[in-house]
Amino acid sequence: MATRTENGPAATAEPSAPSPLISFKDVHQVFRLQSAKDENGAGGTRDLVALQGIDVEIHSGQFVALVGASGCGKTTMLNMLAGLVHPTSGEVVLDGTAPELPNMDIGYMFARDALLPWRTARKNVELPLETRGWNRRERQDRAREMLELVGLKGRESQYRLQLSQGMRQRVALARTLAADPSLLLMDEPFAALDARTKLTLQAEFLRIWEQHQGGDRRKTVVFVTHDLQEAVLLADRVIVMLPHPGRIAEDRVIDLPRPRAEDLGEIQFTDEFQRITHDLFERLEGAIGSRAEGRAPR
Ligand SMILES: Nc1ncnc2c1ncn2[C@@H]1O[C@H](COP(=O)(O)OP(=O)(O)OP(=O)(O)O)[C@@H](O)[C@H]1O
Repeated sequence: MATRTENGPAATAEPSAPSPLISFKDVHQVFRLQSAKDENGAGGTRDLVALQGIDVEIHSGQFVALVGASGCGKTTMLNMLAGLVHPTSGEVVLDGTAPELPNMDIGYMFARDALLPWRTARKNVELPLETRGWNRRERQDRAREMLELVGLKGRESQYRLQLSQGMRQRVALARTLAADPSLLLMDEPFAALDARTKLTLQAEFLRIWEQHQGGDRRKTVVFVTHDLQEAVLLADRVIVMLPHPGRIAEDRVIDLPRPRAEDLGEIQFTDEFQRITHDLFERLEGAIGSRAEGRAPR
């Protein structure tokens, strides 16, 4: 619906599209590396193009997976959002500004649990709450609540060495979620787990995330994985990347219905899931093939 303004021209009264929470605008990242010394002892440098011309917009509440082979720049993109790496050129915008450290509204989870071995499970979960100034009682209550949420009730007093890899990742998940950050950066959080434990944790994480999505506490997720099937299973959108230089080969909306958490085991065997993953594999193969032949990817 158009309305007239005081100065004449019609202005649209349609609500404008919300601006994205995250924008990568023509982002390039070049790392300068020391090259090996020659027989005269002279060393030089060479440039490694980790990211080339990345243009991506992510809206609040989206679950986006970055998938691709080792070295295609997935972690570098997460690090840019966390304010740990600044682009060589181009611009990264998070909630209207350039990302900076520290950002208390971000939860960052890694492939290996990275638990502090001298702290109990509960004290590990309390860590982000300490940095945010929660008092002791609040921290303890919240940590217990989070450990229960990830199925670790009764394990609060155990140390890293007493926990299986799956339990450690549960503690790490509880720690990532404890302060209720609105942006989750997840770097292959389930990659180190066996297939069964991986599926269980994927389902538990998705259950927690999908429960939040109905209300005003929608969490945005940027999820890095090597595993295309995991990406399709969990995400609303899959961005497939290619290495050397790191760039985007495909950006695909995944329209599998939600909630998915209860049905993850079955979804993998549906025709729809197989069709999407097969199609993405083909596109990826096509992009790799055309690159090898010196052509631009489709
Ligand atoms: N701080 C750094 N200094 C130099 N090179 C770096 C740095 N960080 C990353 N790189 C290089 O940039 C490229 C992209 O790295 P990045 O870790 O982002 O890739 P990735 O897709 O996450 O890989 P993986 O799946 O193996 O974790 C790699 O070749 C890596 O060696």
